[in-house]
This record gives sequence, structure tokens and C-alpha cells, in this order.
Amino acid sequence: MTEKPETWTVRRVLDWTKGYLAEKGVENARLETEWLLSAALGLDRVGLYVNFDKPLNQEELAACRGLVGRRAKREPLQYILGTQEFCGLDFAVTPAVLIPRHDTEVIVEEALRRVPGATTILDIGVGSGCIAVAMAKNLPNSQVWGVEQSPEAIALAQQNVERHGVPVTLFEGSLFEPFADQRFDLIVSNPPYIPTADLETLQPEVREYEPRAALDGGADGLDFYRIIVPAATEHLNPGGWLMVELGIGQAEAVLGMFEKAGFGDCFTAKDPNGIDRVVGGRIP
Ligand SMILES: C[S@@+](CC[C@H](N)C(=O)[O-])C[C@H]1O[C@@H](n2cnc3c(N)ncnc32)[C@H](O)[C@@H]1O
Repeated sequence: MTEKPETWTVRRVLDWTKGYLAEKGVENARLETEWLLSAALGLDRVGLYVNFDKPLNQEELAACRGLVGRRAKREPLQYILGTQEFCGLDFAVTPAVLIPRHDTEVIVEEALRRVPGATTILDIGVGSGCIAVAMAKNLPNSQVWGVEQSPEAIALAQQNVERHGVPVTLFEGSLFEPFADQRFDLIVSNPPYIPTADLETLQPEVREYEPRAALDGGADGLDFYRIIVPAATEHLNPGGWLMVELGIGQAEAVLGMFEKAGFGDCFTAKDPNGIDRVVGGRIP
């Protein structure tokens, strides 16, 4: 997209950008190009197609250049567009929070299926608020609490809570710290679980842009489970459930922690790729 005398039509910018982003290592370059140009031009994707032959003016080209340049540096599309869908709901996202993943919908689905009568729910490490908001939205008789150590993440989660108008109360703090004497029917958490040494092997979108504090789970990735699983027994009502998301190859170790802490009815649930993604159990 350097200055050239020829006319840059929507079609030409699309074709050029697709090739440029693919060269920079962006997967799904065609689709991402369409999202980026739609955002830059204020059109939906159908709008792009019906305007294929429309020449872009200097202002429109500058807007395209700005967004495409960011993606070429491997900034995640979601941070550029400022939004990500999760459980059918739109969430504002910024680099202060982990981008909600579709795999994380498994913990919401399991919780809704196994504990539909939960009225008091705690989400540990709320990030964007995606799990807490999705739970509150789907269980209208519930009250949800969330805790998060990052003030910037809490501020964004609060925006998402207000956007969806759900009864979620957020606390800045660490793990169970703000809930000394409180007990819940259900505790859910998607804690940081990447082993520290693996962080450098992640794709640039994650490694260079997503918050380290949302990813780093310590030497073997299991640090947070070692705290959350035993401590949860002190914060659950009788018969209450704990469910946690985990990474590849962590299910056996985490299941062992649940059993050691006295949880029964323990289960694992797979994500759509067949990977054990959630472990849960209930206290007697
Ligand atoms: C993997 S992210 C999950 C975010 C969100 N729940 C989701 O599923 O997309 C983990 C979150 O836990 C937060 N966190 C890390 N250490 C924490 C702690 N000690 N207490 C509370 N939150 C913490 C991080 O800031 C991050 O937002």
C-alpha cells in the first residue's frame, strides 16, 4: 500500500493486504483482511463485496494502513478490533486482558449442565469477565462474584458487566483473599497455566501481546491449582462444586489434587479438539 498513482479500489486493497499479511505469518489472512478493512472503512463484510470497485480516498487508505500495519506486527486481531465473542456474547477486550478463547466455553457449559441451581458463584481470575458474565447471563437467579489481581483488567471486566447488565460483583485482589468468610455453591477458574519455560515458544500474538500474568503458571504450569484446589474446600457450601480450566497434559495431575483435597464426583471434560480442558468435582 505504498503511494502509487494507480487507483486503490477495495478489491485491490483486499488482494494486496491478504498477500502481505500471509507473508507476515498471519493465518487466515483472507478472513482477517476482510475484518480489518471492514473496521477501517466502517462497512460490514457484505459491504466490502458490494463496494469492490469503489476507489478509496487518502483518508480511507490511511485508516486501512494503520490497522493492517498493526496486524502485520502480529498484534492480535481482537485487540485491534477491541472485541471478541464468547458464549454468544460480545466482550470488549484490550491488551490488559487475555482474549477469551472458545475452549473456555467448555467450563461454562459444564457448570451450566452440572450445577444449574447454583445461586452463589465465584470466578477466580476474571480477566475480561467472560466466564462470570456468561454464567450470570445464563443463570438469572444467581449472584456472581469475581476476583482479579490486575486493576486494568478489573476496569475492563466492569465495562463488560455493565454492557450485559448482569449481577456480577468484582473485587481487586488475589485468589480467595477478598472472600475470607464467604462460601459459594460453585467456584470456577481459568487460571494462568502455561509452564514458564513454554512462554517463549508461544506464537507472537500471545507471547508479545497477551498479559504475562494471565499465562504464567509457574515451572510446571500447576502453581495456581496447588493453591486453588485445597483452598476451595474452605469456600464451598456443602455439596458445592469447583471447576477449573487446564492446559494440555495437566488433567491427571489436577485430578489427583482434587481427590487429595477430598472432592468427589470428579470429572474431566474435553474441548472440541478432544483435549481434556476442564476438571471438576464437588465437596461432600
Ligand atoms: C488465563 S486468564 C483468564 C481470564 C478469563 N477468566 C478468561 O477465561 O478469559 C487468568 C487471569 O487470572 C488473573 N490472575 C493471575 N494471578 C491472579 C491472582 N493471584 N489472583 C487473581 N487473579 C489472578 C490474571 O490477571 C488473568 O486475568
